[in-house]
Amino acid sequence: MPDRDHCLALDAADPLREFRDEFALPEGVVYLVGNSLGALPRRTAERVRRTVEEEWGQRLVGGWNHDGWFAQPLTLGDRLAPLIGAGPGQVVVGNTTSIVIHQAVSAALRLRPERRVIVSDAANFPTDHYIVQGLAAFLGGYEVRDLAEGRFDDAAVVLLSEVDYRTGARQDVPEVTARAHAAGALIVWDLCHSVGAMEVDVAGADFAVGCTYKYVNGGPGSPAFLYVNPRHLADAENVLSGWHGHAEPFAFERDYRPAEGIRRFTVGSPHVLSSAALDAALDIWERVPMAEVRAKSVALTSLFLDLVGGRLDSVTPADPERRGSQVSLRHPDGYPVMRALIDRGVHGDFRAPDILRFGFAPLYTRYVDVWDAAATLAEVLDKELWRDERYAHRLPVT
Ligand SMILES: Cc1ncc(COP(=O)(O)O)c(C=O)c1O
Ligand SMILES: Nc1c(O)cccc1C(=O)C[C@H](N)C(=O)O
Repeated sequence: MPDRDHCLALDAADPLREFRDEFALPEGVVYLVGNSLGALPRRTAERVRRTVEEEWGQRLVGGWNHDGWFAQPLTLGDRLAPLIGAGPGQVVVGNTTSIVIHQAVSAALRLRPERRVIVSDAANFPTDHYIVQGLAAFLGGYEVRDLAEGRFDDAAVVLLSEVDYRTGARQDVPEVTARAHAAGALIVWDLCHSVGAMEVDVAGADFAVGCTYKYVNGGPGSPAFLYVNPRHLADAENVLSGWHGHAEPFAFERDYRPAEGIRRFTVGSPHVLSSAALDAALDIWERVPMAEVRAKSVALTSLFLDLVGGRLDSVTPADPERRGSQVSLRHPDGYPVMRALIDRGVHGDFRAPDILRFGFAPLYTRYVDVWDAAATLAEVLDKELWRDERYAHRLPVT
């Protein structure tokens, strides 16, 4: 079993070690929640200050032209595209993941008008499943079929996450995409838990969506992204036919006419301040070798599984190919166990009913952090420190 010094040596030899300095992490905290909210890049504060004080403060409404605010959904889309294996003009940034899921699934349904089935994973992050339930109820006559039934045959669209938020299990994207296509269905991939954690290749997908506040480090509430495969760009329709997606927004015409290309999938005014924070995070990604990110992610998750080995059941696949960048362990009193860990500086999170979740963001998580987290977990369990009554009280957001 590796000891702490061995982990320090791994950090010294880590090809990504310089990136940790890009982040302003609090002293004494082992932060393993980058799969929920990524850490703050040091450059973000200055970038947001510039947008607030110089762009907004000095140029006021002129910022829409002068500072490129109007074009942000497209410029940020092009900057983000390499992270998911997409090209320029294929990704638009804006809104929330829930909203872009609605747009992607609606567009797919309109491309398959003769079919009435949406396949969705009931175990997916709830918003994905809720959005298709709402859409089916609104449209009427649609069935939402659970992925567990395993049938794609008469499906119009399949909506799935590449990495499961609860277990960290990773789908075989090319295999599932091929199966959906062979059945005549379109596929929408949710990349929330894979973008920024591994090399992603959307080339086969019809649509893909994701958030930018987890591994991408865009900040709380940073805008989502929507990818549309170029083969659909001419025909896919944006059900949220807002004015920014109009062919000529400033002609203020009476009737909606969609823009050509990916701009059709914009809706309304971009979130300019949040977009500034995302822009800063993307500066970092320009220099990151993604193959190293995946290699380190596999090494970190494997190390953690080895170190906690056998103490608690893992619901995360043992095969590194089949997992994302998190490890999920089961404990019947998982909530107070996680509170006890956080109290001792090791931040993970808890997912009902019994999952302790640990996310490993390769840009700023060190091997020694993994060692310290495993040692603290062992202490909390061995000494039953979680039984302290302070940890029983549930916080509203966990
Ligand atoms: C798979 C997945 N989809 C969607 C979301 C969130 O959607 P939104 O950005 O709309 O809050 C999350 C996390 O919050 C998620 O893990
Ligand atoms: N998006 C979040 C939020 O608005 C509040 C609290 C947490 C989140 C998250 O991102 C949770 C995360 N998607 C998860 O996998 O559980």
